[in-house]
Amino acid sequence: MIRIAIPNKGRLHEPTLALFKDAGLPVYGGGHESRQLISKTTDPEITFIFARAADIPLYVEEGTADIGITGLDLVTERKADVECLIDLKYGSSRLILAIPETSEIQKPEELSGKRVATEFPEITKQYFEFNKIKDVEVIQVSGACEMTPHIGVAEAIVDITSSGTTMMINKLKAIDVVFDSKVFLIANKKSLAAQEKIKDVEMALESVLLAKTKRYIMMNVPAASLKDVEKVIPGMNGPTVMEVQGAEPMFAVHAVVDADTIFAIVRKLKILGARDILVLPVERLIP
Ligand SMILES: Nc1ncnc2c1ncn2[C@@H]1O[C@H](COP(=O)(O)OP(=O)(O)OP(=O)(O)O)[C@@H](O)[C@H]1O
Ligand SMILES: O=P(O)(O)OC[C@H]1O[C@H](OP(=O)(O)OP(=O)(O)O)[C@H](O)[C@@H]1O
Ligand SMILES: [Mg+2]
Repeated sequence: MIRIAIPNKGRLHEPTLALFKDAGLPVYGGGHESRQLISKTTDPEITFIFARAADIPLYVEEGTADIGITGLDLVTERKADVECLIDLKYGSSRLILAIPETSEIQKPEELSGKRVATEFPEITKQYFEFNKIKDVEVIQVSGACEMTPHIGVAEAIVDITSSGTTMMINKLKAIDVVFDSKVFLIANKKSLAAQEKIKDVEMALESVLLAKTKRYIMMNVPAASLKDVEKVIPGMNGPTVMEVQGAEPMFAVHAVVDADTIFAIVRKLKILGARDILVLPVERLIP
């Protein structure tokens, strides 16, 4: 039996539910709207528990949850001793050191003796220590951080940015990147060694992530073009080629190819004589 901690709301909630659905482990009910705290899935040995993204590092470190999904910024801020298993490729963000556009400060070193407001005091202190910038007063706030330099609370902030819109609207400019954050599947160290089921979940999630980078391509190819077409689509172990029973000598060619090559490949195939080309998404791919 394993417990998986997933964000109950916020930016990571929806993409996490979508990922588990695609992996064949749909979360039945739950989420902040239903106020449900625990949820089941297709596998009776797996339970989901809903928690704030910021608390998940702690729950996984303590073993309340065996595995969980959250951002590396929150793992680092909580100094959680957990295993980071898979980069899930959504919810990336950066912690930025920023000052008002009108500020006279130009470089991080000039913040010595000044105040910096943040939701991430630990990472912020580590940053100034690492860069040997002394006497910076770190002020912890729990949201709306961008406002603090404009109301005299601090001279600078360290805050999350992804699209950059909030920084722009609040007339702030970045002077350094403090932390590059990605969303990870994290695991309790003891659970990882003891629970085989974690490997199954890891494989299921990895298969979804890999599938997103691939496309399944199918086409009919006249016999005379087959050799040339095979060169264009190598596939994972070479394309699958099947003879088509028809009036003219024809083959059906199927292959799994990298998604970012599709645009170029389709055009080449058409020029080489391929017909009836179909491109399909791949749901899961287990190499
Ligand atoms: N634009 C963003 N703003 C905030 N967090 C983001 C953003 N993009 C990615 N994240 C990541 O999401 C995690 C924060 O999740 P959380 O649920 O606290 O977000 P939230 O949407 O800001 O929630 P809340 O509405 O309670 O502030 C962090 O790991 C953070 O790096
Ligand atoms: O670069 P952007 O795409 O604009 O996103 C960044 C903003 O989003 C987050 O705030 P949130 O909406 O979570 O409010 P909060 O500060 O109250 O947590 C974060 O603290 C920034 O303010
Ligand atoms: Mg927030």
